[in-house]
Amino acid sequence: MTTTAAATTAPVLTATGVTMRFGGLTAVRAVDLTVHRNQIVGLIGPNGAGKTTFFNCLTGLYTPTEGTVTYRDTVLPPKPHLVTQAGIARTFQNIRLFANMTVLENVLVGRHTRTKEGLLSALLRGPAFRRAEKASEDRAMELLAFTGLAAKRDHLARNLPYGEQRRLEIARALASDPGLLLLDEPTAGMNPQETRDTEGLVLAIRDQGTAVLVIEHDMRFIFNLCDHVAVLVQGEKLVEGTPETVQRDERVIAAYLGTPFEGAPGEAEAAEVQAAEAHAAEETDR
Ligand SMILES: Nc1ncnc2c1ncn2[C@@H]1O[C@H](COP(=O)(O)OP(=O)(O)OP(=O)(O)O)[C@@H](O)[C@H]1O
Repeated sequence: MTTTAAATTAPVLTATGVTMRFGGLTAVRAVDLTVHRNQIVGLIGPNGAGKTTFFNCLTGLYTPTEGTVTYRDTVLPPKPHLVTQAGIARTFQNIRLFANMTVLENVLVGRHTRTKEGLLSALLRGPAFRRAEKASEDRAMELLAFTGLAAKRDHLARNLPYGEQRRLEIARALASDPGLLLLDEPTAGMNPQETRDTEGLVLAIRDQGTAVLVIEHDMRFIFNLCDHVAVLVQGEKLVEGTPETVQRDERVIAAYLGTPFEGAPGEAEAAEVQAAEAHAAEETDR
């Protein structure tokens, strides 16, 4: 785990006193959170705790009732396209791909905040436009290779298996070259193998220099991957710290986990994967 080393680096994200009220309901109350470069930070908590609302405040989808969100040294305006331009990208709880576009086209759409060619240049298709187009495609192909989707570049997004659609969303988010990636339940609905692939991908994203803030209900994923974990309960931050600290905290156990998280990381998951693989092999033999 890299909490100590990472904490010495400058923060990429600083949320200060973020509060979000919907009429009489306070969904998020005075939440502070810092994410450092080279960190994977997990945000956990029961259903309705305010996790997605907090994400929406960070990405400008909601204007927080109170508080500020700072990316590196800049206080962010609550406008999603400006937040993306500043360097924060996200995925959503439900898949939001362009289903009838190809895999490559989906990633190219994610590049648009990083291309500067204007409408006239696009209409004239001059040399500068063609150079920019080629550079975008090269970068998109790099990201498809990184996410293991290069061979599927010309497939329609809607024809990909579920796990690959989720990976494509991540590739598209990475296309804006973010310094911070927000993932909202990236393994929801995945089988054990897909979950394992996603874990590898999230580690690789962190290792190549993009910090990650992830909402996830899969505690194995959270406690195996995260450098730091924050727990939201009823809109308030209950506890934060290393995975070890959080999983042993009596208040977290009482409010969310139910029982302490046990077992060597990945052990049970590995058994599930083996069982699934054995079942698949039996099906093929039949
Ligand atoms: N646009 C909205 N208008 C009114 N209330 C909302 C809105 N969005 C969220 N809420 C409420 O805010 C609270 C927090 O919801 P939120 O979706 O942020 O929780 P969550 O922790 O992400 O839950 P889950 O794990 O189930 O996704 C809930 O009571 C929810 O009903």
